[in-house]
Amino acid sequence: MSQPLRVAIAGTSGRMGKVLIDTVLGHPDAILSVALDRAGAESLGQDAGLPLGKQSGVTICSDYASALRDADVLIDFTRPEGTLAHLAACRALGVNLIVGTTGFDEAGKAALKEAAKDIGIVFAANFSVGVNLSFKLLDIAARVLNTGYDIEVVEAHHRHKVDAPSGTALRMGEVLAEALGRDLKDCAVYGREGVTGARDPSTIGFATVRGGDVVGDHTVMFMADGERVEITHKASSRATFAQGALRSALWLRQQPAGLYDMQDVLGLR
Ligand SMILES: NC(=O)C1=CN([C@@H]2O[C@H](COP(=O)(O)OP(=O)(O)OC[C@H]3O[C@@H](n4cnc5c(N)ncnc54)[C@H](OP(=O)(O)O)[C@@H]3O)[C@@H](O)[C@H]2O)C=CC1
Ligand SMILES: O=C(O)C1=N[C@H](C(=O)O)C[C@H](O)C1
Repeated sequence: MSQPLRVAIAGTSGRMGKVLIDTVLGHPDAILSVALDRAGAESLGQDAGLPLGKQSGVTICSDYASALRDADVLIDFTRPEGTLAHLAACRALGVNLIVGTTGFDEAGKAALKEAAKDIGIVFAANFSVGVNLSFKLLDIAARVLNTGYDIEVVEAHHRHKVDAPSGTALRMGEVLAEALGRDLKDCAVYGREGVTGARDPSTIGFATVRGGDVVGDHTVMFMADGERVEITHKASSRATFAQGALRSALWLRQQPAGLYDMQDVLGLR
């Protein structure tokens, strides 16, 4: 029987960080070995289970370059600048990495790809099984509805979200564009205002809604004369993302170095 996976979690005090701690503490094949927050965070020195009313035995610290020596894998749902700093330490120490953070620019994505020459990385804009199934459904829908259908991606998230459109909406756009033989960079329209002119049929539109405590809703609309197809996913708990991230971490243990996503983990390629 293999040893339990030693999991480090970054952004421990964040919305996802807390759910990730809970998920790891409840899994028989994983142990929480490191809990990270930023230098200066109020949580430093506390037990990582405190916000959950649990005793984890792991004290939150900020010295990731040293603490990560005690981990097999880091699960990181923070911000691009945080993830990229952690990435360098993971690469230096041979620690695998699960990246849930969204909002990377092209240079950030290239850095993840480069580091994956030495360590295993699963990078996914959305770790829920349902969204990853939706990517497959969108690929089929776009191939079947490839002419005469206007395609729009609509997403809604809680008031605290800092990036837009969501990483999931952008990934949906990439899946759609790829299925249609287009490049998303050339055909994306991010919001509309004023006298826009009639809709260009070759575009893929994005609309963003922010408010309240919405965990994450995504709808893709395929609209033609006479009918409309909609594919919708609604997350109602962050646990679905955390469970997918931990599942990825356990899966990654058996893989060689490389850059993977949740489609690989689920065998959906
Ligand atoms: N892939 C997926 O399935 C999902 C992805 N996400 C993504 O995960 C990320 C986090 O979301 P959420 O938990 O809601 O955000 P929060 O703001 O609640 O949490 C972010 C955490 O990261 C910390 N952090 C911020 N900047 C840095 C940094 N430079 N270095 C280290 N730590 C840092 C924050 O610390 P502090 O409070 O001190 O700023 C906080 O603890 C977002 O990019 C979001 O889009 C979210 C859900 C699912
Ligand atoms: O910030 C969030 O909350 C979420 N972010 C991810 C994204 O940008 O797609 C995934 C999920 O929808 C929740």
